[in-house]
Amino acid sequence: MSPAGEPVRVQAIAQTRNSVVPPQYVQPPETRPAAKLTHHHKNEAAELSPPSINLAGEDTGRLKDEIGLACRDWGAFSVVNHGVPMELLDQMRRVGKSFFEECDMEQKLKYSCDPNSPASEGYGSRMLVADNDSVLDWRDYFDHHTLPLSRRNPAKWPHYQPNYREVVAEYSDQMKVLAQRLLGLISESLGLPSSCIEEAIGEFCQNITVSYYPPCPQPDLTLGLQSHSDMGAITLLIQDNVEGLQVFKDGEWITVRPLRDGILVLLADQTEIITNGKYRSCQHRAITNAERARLSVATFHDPAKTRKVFPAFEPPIYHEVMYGDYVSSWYTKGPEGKRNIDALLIKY
Ligand SMILES: O=C(O)CCC(=O)C(=O)O
Ligand SMILES: [Fe+2]
Repeated sequence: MSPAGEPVRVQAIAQTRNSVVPPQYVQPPETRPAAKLTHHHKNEAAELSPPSINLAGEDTGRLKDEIGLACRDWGAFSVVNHGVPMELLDQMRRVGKSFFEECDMEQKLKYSCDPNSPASEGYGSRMLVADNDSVLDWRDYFDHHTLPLSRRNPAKWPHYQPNYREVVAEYSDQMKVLAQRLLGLISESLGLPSSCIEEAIGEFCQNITVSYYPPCPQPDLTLGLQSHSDMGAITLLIQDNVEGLQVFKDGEWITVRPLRDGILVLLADQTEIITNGKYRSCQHRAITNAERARLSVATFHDPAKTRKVFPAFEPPIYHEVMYGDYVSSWYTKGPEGKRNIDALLIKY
């Protein structure tokens, strides 16, 4: 912490051009990007990426089959022809990047989040509250509270770019529509009524996090974002053209190829609970590189804090959980891969 109580921004560290990262950012050997995990042949995995699914096709039977397979195998897939204008995806990336790259630190700090309260809105660097992070992520972010509309206050979003607030609001609305459609298809792919998962979640609580990963002098020792699965129901993610997102599949970390017109869908923990583990949430992380900054925009769709979530199938393999309790324990213990959802498994 600096004297003002502000955590140090990763971008400010990167700008010092030191050739070593501060010790708090050094991962233990077992979580470093190149840590050997299994005996698979490396090249096998390099060819793989979560499937890309065309949402415009006429054949809804085929669409549901493809989605079902992707959810079962990966807990993740990309969608194309999703109905969101490519220009809006580009604008969202552009305004997000301009905040980090065109504003000076003083301008950015005017929008600082509260470092003592998890997931507070604004500009931040730490996912967990101070003292709780064992190793720090090589990432700065801006978190926007976007839905329901009662949580949306564009005055809390940067005003330096003339259309920033309009772009985020429009992007939020379009992501909600897409998330609803996808949850419908995902429900149907399991033989459930189309509204099943959405009704189990209730009204969406949506947050949009723009993550900015400055170039890192020691990418082999650091992570942009530690291994985790998202807590809510479904995450829709876009990235710029710099690789860095990895998903964990069959004991391997697999890099997700960036697609300019694609939107990556990540199943999150509440969907795993509702589907009773038929579909598992996607474990993922971000790695860094020494040359180029990287940007991603993740749109999270979560239940309200007071919502009770439980499996839609018998016998349940997860305990019912009040979503707010799930979030608190996630922030208290840290993600460490999927340990939080594993803790809900019923031991028969
Ligand atoms: O930067 C990325 O691609 C991943 C971001 C992410 O996983 C998150 O914000 O939860
Ligand atoms: Fe995530």
